[in-house]
Amino acid sequence: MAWDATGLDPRLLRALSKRGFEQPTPVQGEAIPRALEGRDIVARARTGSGKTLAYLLPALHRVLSAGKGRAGWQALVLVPTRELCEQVREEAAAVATACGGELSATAIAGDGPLRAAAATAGQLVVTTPAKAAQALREGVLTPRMLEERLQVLVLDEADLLLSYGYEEDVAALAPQIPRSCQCMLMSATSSDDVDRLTKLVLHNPLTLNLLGAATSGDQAGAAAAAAAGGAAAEIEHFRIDMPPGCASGGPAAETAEKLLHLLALLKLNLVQRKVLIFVNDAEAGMRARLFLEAFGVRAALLNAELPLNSRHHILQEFNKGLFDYLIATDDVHGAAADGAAASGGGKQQRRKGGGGKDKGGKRKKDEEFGVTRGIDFKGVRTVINFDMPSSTQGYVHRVGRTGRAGQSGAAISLLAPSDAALAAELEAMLQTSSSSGEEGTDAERQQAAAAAAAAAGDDSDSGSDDEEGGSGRGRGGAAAGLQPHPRLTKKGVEGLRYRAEDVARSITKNVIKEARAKELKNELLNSQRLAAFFEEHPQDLNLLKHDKPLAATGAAAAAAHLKHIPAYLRDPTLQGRSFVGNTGRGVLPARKRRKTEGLDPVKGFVRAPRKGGDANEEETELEKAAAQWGKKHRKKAGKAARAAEFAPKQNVRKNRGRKRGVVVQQQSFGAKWSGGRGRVVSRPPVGCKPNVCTKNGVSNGCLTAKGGKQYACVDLGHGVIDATECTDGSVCDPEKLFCVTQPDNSPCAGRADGCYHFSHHDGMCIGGQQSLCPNLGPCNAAGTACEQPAQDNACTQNKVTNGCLVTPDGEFACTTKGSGHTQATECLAGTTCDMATLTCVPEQPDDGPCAGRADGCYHFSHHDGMCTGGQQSLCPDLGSCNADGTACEGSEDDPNAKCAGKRDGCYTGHNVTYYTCRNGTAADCPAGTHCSSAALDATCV
Ligand SMILES: Nc1ncnc2c1ncn2[C@@H]1O[C@H](COP(=O)(O)OP(=O)(O)OP(=O)(O)O)[C@@H](O)[C@H]1O
Repeated sequence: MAWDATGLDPRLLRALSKRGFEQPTPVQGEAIPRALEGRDIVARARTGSGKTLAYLLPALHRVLSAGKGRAGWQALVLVPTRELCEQVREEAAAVATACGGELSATAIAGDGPLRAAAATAGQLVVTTPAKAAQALREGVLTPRMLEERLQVLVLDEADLLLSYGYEEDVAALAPQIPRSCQCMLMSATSSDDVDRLTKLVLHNPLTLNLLGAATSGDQAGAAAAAAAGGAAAEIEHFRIDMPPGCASGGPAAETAEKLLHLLALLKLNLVQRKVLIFVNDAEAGMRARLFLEAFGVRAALLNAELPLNSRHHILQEFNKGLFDYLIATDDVHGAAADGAAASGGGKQQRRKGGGGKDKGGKRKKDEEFGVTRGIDFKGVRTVINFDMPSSTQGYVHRVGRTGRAGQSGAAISLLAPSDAALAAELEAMLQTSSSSGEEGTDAERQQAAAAAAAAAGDDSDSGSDDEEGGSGRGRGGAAAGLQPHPRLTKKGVEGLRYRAEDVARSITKNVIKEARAKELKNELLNSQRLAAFFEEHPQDLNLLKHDKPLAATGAAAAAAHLKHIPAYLRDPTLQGRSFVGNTGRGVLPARKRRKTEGLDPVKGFVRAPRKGGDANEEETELEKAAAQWGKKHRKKAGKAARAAEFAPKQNVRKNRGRKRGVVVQQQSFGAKWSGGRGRVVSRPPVGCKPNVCTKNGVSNGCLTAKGGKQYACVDLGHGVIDATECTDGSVCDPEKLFCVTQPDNSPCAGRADGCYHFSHHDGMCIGGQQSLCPNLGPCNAAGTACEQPAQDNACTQNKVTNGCLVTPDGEFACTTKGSGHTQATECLAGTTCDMATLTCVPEQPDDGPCAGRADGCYHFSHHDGMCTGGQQSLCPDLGSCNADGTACEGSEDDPNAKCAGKRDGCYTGHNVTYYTCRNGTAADCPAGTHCSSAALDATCV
């Protein structure tokens, strides 16, 4: 179906074409025409199938049809979480903006004053049921208002609304909904909750069931999927069973096994990036992060502990492709709700477990925060369930973060023995849905699961010992259901076991606790104090990166040698194209391959027996492999052996008689290393002559010039110097003594066509995002670089070098600065940068909290309020932040309005008003004053 055939207002059609949505998805194709007829609609469609536009477009159409005479809110969208409020608002705002500014959307989600928010709201309001019910209680919404204004009501993510504990709220609202109001209900799963909600709110609805549309190959589905992303959307479901024996070791052993398998998947490039890893609590998330970090795999965390700003920011960065691995904690409510759903608990139970109110009836803080459910993570190719959700419904929502908008994806579940029951349910669900195209109701699923569990019998462990078939092989052999992971072999996993277990052991509860505190502190700092600073200093945004290393010491700190998996530890069958599914980023880039190929496996290892152990007992596969390698490469092995001579004496003594060049034990495994066996050798290290490193006593990451080139000299201990520390195109800076990125190493080297390079990225087309291809054609197929320059155009003529893009409409693109900030400097006068589309759009009437204020109030593009994080410096001229931290108190007649007209840098203190010196310059200081210091918060004196 084409958009034209949906009957939508031409303004909306134009907006869709501007946004590049060529065809409706199946759910849009089915739901929109019927909704335009005015009927109540229940639509069930798989995750990522475009349900949001399926209801937004008819809702906006209806508002547009009502004409300008009807101002204020007319359509109400209820979603379960604050994050979703913002996401849906952004989607609506993107369409509304492209429509020409007649429409606007507002999210009412924070703790701010409801009355003011409702009074200034746009035509479409997105909120949670709790907020709507509160508005009713407080008289902000009255039955009369609803009768007069409300034209459309939408219950989005309906399967989650009740499990998040909103039943009472919806029940309070339902009787007040006018008969003339059109109601729509959207859901990604079918459940009894959805049926209950339908009966509660909708009148004689038309039910559209498209749960099987994207995979059933029906024409509409295929066409839309093709329009949305090429191939029909498919999610492949894989399982990796932990060895049954690990159950006897308790949760710690299970976790260690899962970490090992996770490492194997990521480190051996067996999964396609981007990767979203789900854990069940924040501690597990931090453990996984520290563990991966120790092996040089940098991941960011997303959980409900983090400040809202940070979460929003992390999401934006991940969506833009600024990092590849995100460890998300399925929020408490989701987990609790799953639990309630899984246990078949009644409504009251759910209310308590999943999102109830406290005794006073006040919703608990963070009640409506959902970190992942329903969130439109862009471009996720793999979801890994490190911990399993507690229900099939939870699974559907989690894996639905991949395979979105017509893309394909893979879901991999690490199954501990204790997950057997859920695994059987999942098998049943997936089999049912593949045969019928639907997931069935709760009862049907439970029945099928019981049958599957009985059929599975005792063979739950059959795959784990399979030599070549990979963990989990032999399980779930049917075409549908959870398949064993085809690329992960036992050999591949075992090659990493020793290192992984060592590191896993070193990540103790205390280490995690400290890292969590540090992370929280970083994020609070990021989200509050530095927000304004970084707005002005994008080059320093590196400091805000969410996947920065956390562990400073111990095994959790990334030791250089752990970052590389030597060839002899890899399973040779895993070479080449590695991840399951599509081509692209899973294969190690050629530059990195060159670096690792042929590396001396002895590097990073030293003669040293395991504490208290017999030296010969250490003669492992690794030793044999390395000894063989040593024969072939005598020269290098001899060098390594010389290095071994610098090993601590007692170790050398114990190893007397052993073959030279034999690798005995990796020397630098954090806890062991700092536990006393290892010590930094004071003699001049082998490999580097006495130099600036030794002179300065720098033992780690020290750099020196060698043969004109610069190297990082990392002291791996025992006199072994590793000069390969500077990776990813960076080189050593001999003055700063660390690796720095040089423009010459970037893909822009030698190009004078506006190509530019992010400090922390290799390419311009980050995540295939074409707006990062200034003046150049589109991104190349791999999404790593821009194609040849397009012909001369407005960008080249104007010599705009950054983020400039000429569209058929003659618009300029604005570019992101990598932290959720947009740069509107490429936009022509009178236009501003639109976050969602990254294009310059006509400046909108400000619908922010500063709208209509001429008192110096200003509004960050990416923040809802002036008092971001309660930061008073964002309150120019106005008193302090209000109690909610969302807006500035005070008014236009503030007697201390010395900052009036000063948009930046003006700071109102508790009792005084003075100017700050941004970036140590006195630009914002009044004439005749200068900065007191170079500090961020210096004052003009
Ligand atoms: N017609 C279309 N063509 C191409 N992409 C589309 C189209 N409609 C929506 N999309 C994109 O598909 C992605 C998923 O859409 P959306 O978030 O609405 O899915 P959903 O069904 O609501 O998922 P979930 O159930 O997980 O919330 C979004 O990035 C959206 O921009």
